[in-house]
Amino acid sequence: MSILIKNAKIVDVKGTRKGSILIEDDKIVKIGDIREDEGDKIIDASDKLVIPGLINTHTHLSMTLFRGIADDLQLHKWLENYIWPLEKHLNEDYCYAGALLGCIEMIKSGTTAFNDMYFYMDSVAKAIEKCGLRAVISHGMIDLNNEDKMKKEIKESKRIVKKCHGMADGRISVALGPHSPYTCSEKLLKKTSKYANKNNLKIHIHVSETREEIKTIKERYGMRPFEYLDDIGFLGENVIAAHAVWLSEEEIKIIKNNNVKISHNPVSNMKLASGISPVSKMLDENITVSLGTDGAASNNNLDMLEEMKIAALLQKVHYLDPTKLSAKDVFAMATINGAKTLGINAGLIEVGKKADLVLINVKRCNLTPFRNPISHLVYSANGYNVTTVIVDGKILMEDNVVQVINEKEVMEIAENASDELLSKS
Ligand SMILES: C[C@H]1O[C@@H](n2cnc3c(N)ncnc32)[C@H](O)[C@@H]1O
Ligand SMILES: [Zn+2]
Repeated sequence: MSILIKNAKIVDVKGTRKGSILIEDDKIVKIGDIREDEGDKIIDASDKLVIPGLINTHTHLSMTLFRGIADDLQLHKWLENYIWPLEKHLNEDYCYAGALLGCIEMIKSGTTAFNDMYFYMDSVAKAIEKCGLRAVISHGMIDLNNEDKMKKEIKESKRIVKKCHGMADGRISVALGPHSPYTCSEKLLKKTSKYANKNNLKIHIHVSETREEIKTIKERYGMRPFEYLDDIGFLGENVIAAHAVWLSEEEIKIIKNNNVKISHNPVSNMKLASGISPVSKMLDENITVSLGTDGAASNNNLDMLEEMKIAALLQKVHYLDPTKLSAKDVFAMATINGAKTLGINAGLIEVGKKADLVLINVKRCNLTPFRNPISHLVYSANGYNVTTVIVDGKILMEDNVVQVINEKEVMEIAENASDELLSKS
């Protein structure tokens, strides 16, 4: 079935143009003047922007179950005293429920692809398959320098690779997810890197989020985190490092020379008072920096439109320079840079790209008067402006109605799962 989106104002990081878009199967096949009879299904995009779906490059999707249960805490206290004790009680049903809820929240706020690191990832994959989104998923490995734990974590990662890589018509790919340099042994990191490179898989890891982490790694290895990861041969263009807040000049060079992809998580970094990543500086060095929300317990939503705005504002105030991180820069982070980071053929509206598209209703008071599309997207829009979402050429939401799953049912399942989980703590 082909879909014709007509009367569109097409906006991507390359610019704005009017026209129609023809989708066949999973791809954009034509853009411009297109006869109505070429489309089996017609979507009238008058008064709508059509943008590339937003790409969230750092999430822990099932943590929607933990939304709001441990606010106003520093990262390590938050993890050690609240989150990790709760995560001991997780199971595949809870992770499935939390992932379904997260998928709906992402569809409704214009995200079409994401990069998830968590647990029971085959259950998370089942939720993604059902909701129609695109994702790179990884089992979060934490071995705390324990040999038995290391073996178990690697075994689980390989199980998820075998079971889920390429699932859902190729919308799901699997990466390796060593949690961080402070929770993973050097042996686990080296084994992970070897396995990922041999199987052409990406690696997703938290690096240099807090000053405490820097101190821990310096004490343990006599180097800063990115220096240490470089020293053990872990870094490469397949590595996606989330946070990257506390960096030395030398480490920015290391990131650049190894073509490491950075996922910037401004809201999480601010909420946990971790710090401010030198994003403008990394972009000036042509490092690929994309955007992520982190989990819904350290944000606490998954709205990438909001994340874009806050990313732009944070750099401006950090450098006391309003020209830093323009609307266009941050729109690129959330679209084309995200696509590069996850290795997906999306992020731009061009013939041959995946049909991962979002319609934004500009006939709303918060986008009136309608002047500059990219400025409106970054500084004014929020999830409520999103009306229709298409991923892989399939309509997941049309005119604010989610097509793939019953939203009310999912909210109930997730609410109950969260109640049950919290009652076990
Ligand atoms: C996959 C693992 O990562 C943890 N996790 C969630 N948010 C963060 C963060 N900001 N920094 C480090 N770890 C985090 C999850 O709680 C889980 O234990
Ligand atoms: Zn995280």
